[in-house]
Amino acid sequence: MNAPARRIAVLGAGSWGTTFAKLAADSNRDAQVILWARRNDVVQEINSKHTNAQYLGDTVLPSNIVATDDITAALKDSPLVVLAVPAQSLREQLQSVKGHLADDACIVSLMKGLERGTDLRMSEVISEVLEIPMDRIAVLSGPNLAMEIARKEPTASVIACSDTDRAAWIASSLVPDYFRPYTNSDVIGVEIGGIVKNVIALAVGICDGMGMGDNTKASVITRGLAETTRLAMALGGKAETLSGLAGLGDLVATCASPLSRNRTAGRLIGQGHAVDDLANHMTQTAEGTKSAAAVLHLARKNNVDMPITEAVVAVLEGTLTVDSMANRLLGRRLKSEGIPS
Ligand SMILES: NC(=O)c1ccc[n+]([C@@H]2O[C@H](COP(=O)([O-])OP(=O)(O)OC[C@H]3O[C@@H](n4cnc5c(N)ncnc54)[C@H](O)[C@@H]3O)[C@@H](O)[C@H]2O)c1
Ligand SMILES: O=P(O)(O)OC[C@H](O)CO
Repeated sequence: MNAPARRIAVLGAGSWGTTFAKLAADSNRDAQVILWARRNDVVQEINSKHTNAQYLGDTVLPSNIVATDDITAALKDSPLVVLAVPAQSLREQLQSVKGHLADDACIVSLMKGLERGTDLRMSEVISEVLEIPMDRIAVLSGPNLAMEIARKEPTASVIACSDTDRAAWIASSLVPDYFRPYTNSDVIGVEIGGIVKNVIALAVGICDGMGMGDNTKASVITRGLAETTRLAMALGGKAETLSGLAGLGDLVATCASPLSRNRTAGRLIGQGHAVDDLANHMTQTAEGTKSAAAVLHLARKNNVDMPITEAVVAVLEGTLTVDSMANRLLGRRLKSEGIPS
């Protein structure tokens, strides 16, 4: 296996991009981490004060992180390029990446969304736009709430790539003493786990906002995992991936944590806030609100039954009230428990 990466480019200086840059920089103080931000004031703040207060408060960033708003400079000579922008903006963002990648550079997606209009996973969008094979693209996913990792609270994650040597090389570059990356070759399962848990977290948040208790939320989480697993398997993913960190692990973290933007968005809806009004209460990305309709579309194309996702989409589109959601889910035909629909 090659030596760990000495230069890592991270594109996107929001909550997770900045935290990930910190994690990579903490992993090896001799490595240089180049963090690309859209806004010059964010670049100035990171380079002069070593903070990104809008997203990470007073967390101090290691001095081996250098920020830039020049994407070409960020990509130059970087064998590892990490993408952390909102899922629906990825395709546009990749236009400025195209043609500037170092030879044989490997791309890591941190994003947990499905593209609206195409129903493509982020790894598929990357491969299509950059015209690079899937074995150069990895996905990192797991129970990874950025703020907890920024505080160095221990967690584990999964790096999935069809090229297992590449996954192992990426993992070897991301080993600060508070983060343990596992490898997996099931890119589809890992990616679907991260995408759908956001939709299920919206449902759990809605239950929370309506004042429902833990039995309700545990039922939604458990059946949410069943429908996530059905979709992953229909697309070629493995059931066991969904019982791992990128499935059950991330679902539990997201549905349980007040730090989760998706759970928060659901809670606001459950409390009676209009979906259109969410942006006035939240500044960060809640991917589930944008991806849910694409998840449902993908499920229908593959004849996969996803009743919780269906109910969440109906609420988001205003065709189902939160008060009617329980009746919709509980009134379905009775069947045996299990993954198959
Ligand atoms: N925050 C977390 O805890 C966390 C953890 C794991 C995965 N993720 C995933 O990482 C991805 C990024 O999330 P985040 O938490 O960093 O979001 P964020 O809202 O904190 O930050 C998004 C960043 O993207 C930039 N951005 C916004 N619109 C853009 C556009 N059109 N083009 C380019 N850049 C744009 C913003 O300026 C910001 O720097 C999401 O898919 C999310 O699901 C987040
Ligand atoms: O804040 P959320 O809801 O986007 O969740 C963040 C991470 O995906 C948790 O692993």
